[in-house]
Amino acid sequence: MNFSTLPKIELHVHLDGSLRPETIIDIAKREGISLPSFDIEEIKKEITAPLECESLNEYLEKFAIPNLVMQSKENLRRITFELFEDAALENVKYMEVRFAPLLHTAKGLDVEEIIQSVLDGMKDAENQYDIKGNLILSCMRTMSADRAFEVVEKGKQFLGKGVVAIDLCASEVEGFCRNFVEPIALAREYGYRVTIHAGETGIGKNVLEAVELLGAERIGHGVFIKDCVEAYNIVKEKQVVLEMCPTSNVQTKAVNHFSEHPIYDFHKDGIKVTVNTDNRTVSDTTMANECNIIAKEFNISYEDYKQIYHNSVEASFADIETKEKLKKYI
Ligand SMILES: O=c1[nH]cnc2c1ncn2[C@H]1C[C@H](O)[C@@H](CO)O1
Ligand SMILES: [Zn+2]
Repeated sequence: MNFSTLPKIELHVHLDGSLRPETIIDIAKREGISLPSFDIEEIKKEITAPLECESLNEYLEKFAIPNLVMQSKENLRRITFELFEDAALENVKYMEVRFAPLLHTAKGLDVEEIIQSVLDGMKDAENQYDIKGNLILSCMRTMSADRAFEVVEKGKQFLGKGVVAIDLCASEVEGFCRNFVEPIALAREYGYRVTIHAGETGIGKNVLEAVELLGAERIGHGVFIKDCVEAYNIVKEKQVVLEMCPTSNVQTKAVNHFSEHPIYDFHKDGIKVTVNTDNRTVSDTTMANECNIIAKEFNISYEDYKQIYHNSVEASFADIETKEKLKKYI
């Protein structure tokens, strides 16, 4: 299978983990932002996690530099456009991009301006390429529930205009869902769809709680349902979709090697899995690369790929018309 030319769908990619290194240097030079180096290879090293990375927390350190240049409307618009452009050029037909608006307020932007700028960049790309997008607002679970309420409230006006869902991300501790029951319930009431990062760092029970307490329809990663029977069963019974990110999962040590990744066992057992990059730059990857890794490691057939593609279409937070169009590509 040639994954560069096959149509692809991406449901889990972070904006601040997917900047072109050239763009970081260009913006920093023009705006006098200090960087550890202005050499492209050095910057790449600073913002890319190696496969030998030790943990999710070490992986998350790579996001500090990109966020330095994501503090103005123009830059957010440009960076979003470039991510969609990169995806379109490798035949991604639909992509849901997530970002945490509260990380982009350091130079005075308000949350509404931030969301509008990302939407503008997405629309620019949709007008130029054969790609359609939607946005997911991520709340940092390292911040308080009040800050999550703020994102839910301020993002509400963009529902139906390109914003589709709410997410919780960042470092994962046991029981984190319990702190966010109220803001996520409010989000559901307003019409946000719900996807939650959970089960990425050894705690399968977080997936169970994300589904039971937060109403998660999709789970970011969910690798550790493999070690938690209740979480496994609820994901399977309710057909909760797993947004899996093979390279990222090796880097954060959710698995030690691609061959240990549970994606194919899950798939064969009837769990709905999807393949994603998580972060194109931090994980130094593309959708074609992630698909190739899985195909090679597990010898997957075209039928398997079609099933995964259709899982992504069905699980996407796109409207029916978009879903119908996506189904026809393959
Ligand atoms: O894989 C991840 N797990 C948890 N948090 C993550 C992951 N990738 C990125 N993030 C965090 C770091 C970013 O700054 C934030 C918003 O995109 O989301
Ligand atoms: Zn993620």
